[in-house]
Amino acid sequence: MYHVKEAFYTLQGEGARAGRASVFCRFSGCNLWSGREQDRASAACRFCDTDFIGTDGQHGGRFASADALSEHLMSLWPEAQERAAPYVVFTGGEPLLQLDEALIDAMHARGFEVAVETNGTLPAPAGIDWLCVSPKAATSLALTRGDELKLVYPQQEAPPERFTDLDFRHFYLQPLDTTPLAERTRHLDATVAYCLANPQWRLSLQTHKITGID
Ligand SMILES: C[S@@+](CC[C@H](N)C(=O)[O-])C[C@H]1O[C@@H](n2cnc3c(N)ncnc32)[C@H](O)[C@@H]1O
Ligand SMILES: Nc1nc2[nH]cc(C(=O)O)c2c(=O)[nH]1
Ligand code: SF4
Ligand SMILES: [Mg+2]
Repeated sequence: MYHVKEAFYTLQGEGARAGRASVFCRFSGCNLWSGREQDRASAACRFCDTDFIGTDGQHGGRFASADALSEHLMSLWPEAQERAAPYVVFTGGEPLLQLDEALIDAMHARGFEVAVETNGTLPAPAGIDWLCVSPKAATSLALTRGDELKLVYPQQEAPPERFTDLDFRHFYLQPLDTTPLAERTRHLDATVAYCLANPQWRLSLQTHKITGID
């Protein structure tokens, strides 16, 4: 049984593929936080910007098979888009708690390219076309290669220098989104400064938050 918080058609907001039309599938649950506010301060990952509890979001639910979930996700891709490769992004919560080869195969069979947004602490099934790893301080990486490494910055115990020798095609820093505004601005300024001083790294803005889309 797959547990999906929500699924929606939008533009990828982050990283190397920002701007690309995508079906997002947000799985329920994470191995680094319960998702409950009262547990945030003691969690391994404390800055999460996402509600991933339950299956009650838009187009969410429980799906008994890879076939059923892949059909559901395909229904969210617009029919008139034959020139563009259908693209699905599995995220969460932590997608690698649930994503398996059967679901990847089912998406491929329906013509989709398959992307994943993961914290990198769990092994990945075979067949992923685009792997984005976003390391979290105080965790160790099970995934040390992939397409993009997208580090939220700054994180006290996860400086970018720790990751530069890993086997990724793209290295992005994404400013830590938080309140109040003054702190958010400080994180943005620090991220810009780091990318200017270290050209191996590129800036990833969360463009969906700027445009106000999902
Ligand atoms: C909600 S996570 C879900 C996927 C997976 N659990 C992970 O952490 O990569 C999706 C992306 O949002 C990033 N993210 C989460 N909270 C953020 C925040 N407050 N500011 C900036 N990026 C954030 C994560 O690092 C990750 O790259
Ligand atoms: N538009 C949009 N792009 C995204 N890229 C990564 C996201 C995520 O929450 O994993 C995300 C998201 O929630 N919305
Ligand atoms: S690992 Fe990802 S989903 Fe889990 S709490 Fe952190 S940012 Fe949120
Ligand atoms: Mg998000």
